Amino acid sequence: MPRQPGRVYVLGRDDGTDRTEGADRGDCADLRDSAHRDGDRLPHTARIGSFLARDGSAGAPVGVDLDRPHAGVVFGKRGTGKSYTLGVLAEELADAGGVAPVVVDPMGVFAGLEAAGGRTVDPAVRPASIPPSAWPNLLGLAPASGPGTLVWQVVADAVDDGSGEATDRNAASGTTPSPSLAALREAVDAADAPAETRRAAANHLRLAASWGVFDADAPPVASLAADGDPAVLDLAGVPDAAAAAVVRAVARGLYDARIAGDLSRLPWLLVDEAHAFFDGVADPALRTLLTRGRAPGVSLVCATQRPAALPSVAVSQSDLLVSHRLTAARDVERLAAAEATYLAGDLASRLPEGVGEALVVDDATETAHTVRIRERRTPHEGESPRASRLSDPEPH
Ligand SMILES: Nc1ncnc2c1ncn2[C@@H]1O[C@H](COP(=O)(O)OP(=O)(O)OP(=O)(O)O)[C@@H](O)[C@H]1O
Repeated sequence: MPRQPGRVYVLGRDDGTDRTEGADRGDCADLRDSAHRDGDRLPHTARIGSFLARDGSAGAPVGVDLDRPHAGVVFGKRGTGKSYTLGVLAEELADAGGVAPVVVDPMGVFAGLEAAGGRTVDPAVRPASIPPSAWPNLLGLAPASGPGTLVWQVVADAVDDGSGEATDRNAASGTTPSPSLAALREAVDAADAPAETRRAAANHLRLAASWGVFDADAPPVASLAADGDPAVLDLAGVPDAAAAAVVRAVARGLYDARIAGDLSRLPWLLVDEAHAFFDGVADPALRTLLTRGRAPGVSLVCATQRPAALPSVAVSQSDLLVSHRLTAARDVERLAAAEATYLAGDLASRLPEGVGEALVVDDATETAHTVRIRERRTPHEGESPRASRLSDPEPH
């Protein structure tokens, strides 16, 4: 049965209805049919592009389910369209009801989402949103060292208001008061510890203050997702450790806010350059979203040009995999983790070549499709400069 133009083929939807209507036997003959709905009656569908026929022509529109939470990955070597694809998803989320996109933007390429009602946010998180046990690593101190132990203890004392009721959950979602870094430094200075230990701990806290991301009065994380307009966390130029702290605070804060009932929308955290966040303090929070995010309704989509640098759980827990072109063998191998038994054959051999083209593997409907991602409605700022597009210099 050919796909019907004007109808949207919805990936990621697994509610047991209408799953065979309109499936294209040519593109996925070895796969089970997928959901296929009328786009006009699908307010919770992200229209990300269209099927790519073997002759290169565009087929029926393709959507991604936004009704339920999902975990996804977007792969592709440099310049193949990963950030662009995340931007398309953010635009669709901006238009959909009941959801809220929050974009982690390490390269500063998502400011164009302001044209979709979005806002670019200078990242600010409360010190208390990082649990005491994570502070030594955040500051580059060994947890068992004198200064590491002192920082851990000082933060633990400062976030416990004496009632014994300060929980990590409240702290992460920003609903309990937080000490400032200056207050933590004062506590270090006043601690009963050798002068050298106090000095080292204070110096590391001073360095953290210079990152400019910690603010005891930062708004609760849930405010990023309160109105549903895209919130872009501009991390360009922010040191790696500080960016990781922000991602941890935001990922965990959204999760905790949903559990606490402080956030009515379903947040979607879109993380560009995600490999950078899986080896530092952000790692546990991202893993929490991958493994437990769907129950409270928090979605996570991780984009990376280095799939091999993501933990295997990122792929195994994802129900949506979008892969642009990959060439490095170790990155292609990561795709193998997505090759469930229903996917006969080699995914790598099905990766399309062109920029903006992708193989989309949909776990819910057990299908894989070649898709051309649609053009952005808002400006994309990730384009590499091209010498050929510069005006000719004056002849010497
Ligand atoms: N779906 C698309 N439609 C039209 N043009 C696209 C599409 N996807 C990507 N492009 C073009 O390709 C360029 C590179 O895309 P993008 O910045 O998303 O690459 P990337 O994979 O994120 O690269 P990097 O790893 O360097 O960040 C874009 O600036 C845009 O011009």
